[in-house]
Amino acid sequence: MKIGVIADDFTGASDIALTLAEGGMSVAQFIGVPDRPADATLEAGVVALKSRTARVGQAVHDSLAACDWLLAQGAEQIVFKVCSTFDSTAEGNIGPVLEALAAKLGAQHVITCPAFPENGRSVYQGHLFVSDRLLNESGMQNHPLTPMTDPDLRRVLGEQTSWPVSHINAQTVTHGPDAVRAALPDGPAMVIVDAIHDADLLTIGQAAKGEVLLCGGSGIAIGLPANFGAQAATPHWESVTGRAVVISGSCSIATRGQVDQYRKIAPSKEISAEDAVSGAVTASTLADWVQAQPGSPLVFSSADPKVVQEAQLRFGRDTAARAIETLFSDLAACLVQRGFARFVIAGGETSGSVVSGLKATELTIGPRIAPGVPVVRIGGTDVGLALKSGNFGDRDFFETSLKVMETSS
Ligand SMILES: Nc1ncnc2c1ncn2[C@@H]1O[C@H](COP(=O)(O)OP(=O)(O)O)[C@@H](O)[C@H]1O
Ligand SMILES: O=C(O)[C@@H](O)C(=O)COP(=O)(O)O
Repeated sequence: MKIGVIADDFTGASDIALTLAEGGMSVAQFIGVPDRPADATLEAGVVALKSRTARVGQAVHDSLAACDWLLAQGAEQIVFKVCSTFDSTAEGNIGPVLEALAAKLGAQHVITCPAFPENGRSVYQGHLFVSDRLLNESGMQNHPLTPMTDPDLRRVLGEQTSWPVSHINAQTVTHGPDAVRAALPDGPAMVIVDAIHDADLLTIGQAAKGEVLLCGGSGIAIGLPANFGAQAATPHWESVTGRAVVISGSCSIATRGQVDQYRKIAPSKEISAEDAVSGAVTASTLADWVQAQPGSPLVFSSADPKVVQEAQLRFGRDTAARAIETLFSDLAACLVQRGFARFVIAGGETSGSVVSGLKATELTIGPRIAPGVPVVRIGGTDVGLALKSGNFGDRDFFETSLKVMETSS
């Protein structure tokens, strides 16, 4: 293995796995830290953790365990994959995990760049933009678990780490990889690097050749496969047919648009936080409803910020979130037992729960459905998944996913 990735959520893991696969590397996504060696022919391995919203100590522990495993598989470079909207809290988990990984790997500085231009995320003057809005005006300020209220990544990361946080600006990046390398500080530092276009990420990728530790969204990986001699490729896919369901626990603006759109063409059922917390709706009654519907139904808890806020005040943020996640995880487990073969899941935390509920241990990566979202297959099965980051995909995403899963390529 050449590149080892530790991803702080499951949608983020398949996002960067797609980037590496399209960069021509053979790659697999592992669910949690595997208890056995990886296939020796793999060039990149992505360990998907559910650490973004975990307690700091747990996130550090899990990330170090993932790092140990990746190193044991021969990984020469470790990437800590975080959200392209830098989702985190004042305590972490990006800063503490990076400090721990840097200590383990003996890294002096950590290039950190969440830019993902194809999905509208750019970093300029240390600030993160989502399309033409600063992060804190992009809708991410209302995220149910990790509201992002400060667009200055130097300040956001600075609050999470005792290391100095420095910055390499866009002008330096346009001067090429040597200029970026020359601008890296001598002493220990987390280094936020500006990137506006894919060309900037390619430059950063070249500058990062030989660095043991990097941090970013999937964009940070655009330039990495070439450092190991890989050439661009389209991942292979064998058709998955069979009954399908769409499960959405993401409350992002993009997902709510997709839910609105899909409800026009498929049966749908909305689950409230109260339904999940009170146990009024159980996984098996929900599975009965899904099974009785024609076509590929949608089950969703996606709601606007006001509804989410009311539920959080009433039940507690974590209680509401975990009750919904558990219900969806149990639902997926029921449906796979009843022969369902295609699952479209919206939301990173939601995907983490559902994929764990499906007892998947390894995912193979297929072609893209949308930028940042591949189709994936549970290793050794005919079950196909789309794990959609909350913010990604156009309004037809759910319908498109089902079609891509059915099509060999
Ligand atoms: N109606 C709701 N009320 C409260 N919390 C909700 C509701 N719907 C979903 N959630 C929770 O919000 C979180 C959404 O996070 P996630 O699945 O990662 O989506 P995204 O990818 O948009 O961040 C999940 O923990 C989910 O259980
Ligand atoms: O980098 C990204 O934006 C995604 O890969 C990602 O991590 C998204 O997380 P969720 O929005 O929680 O799905």
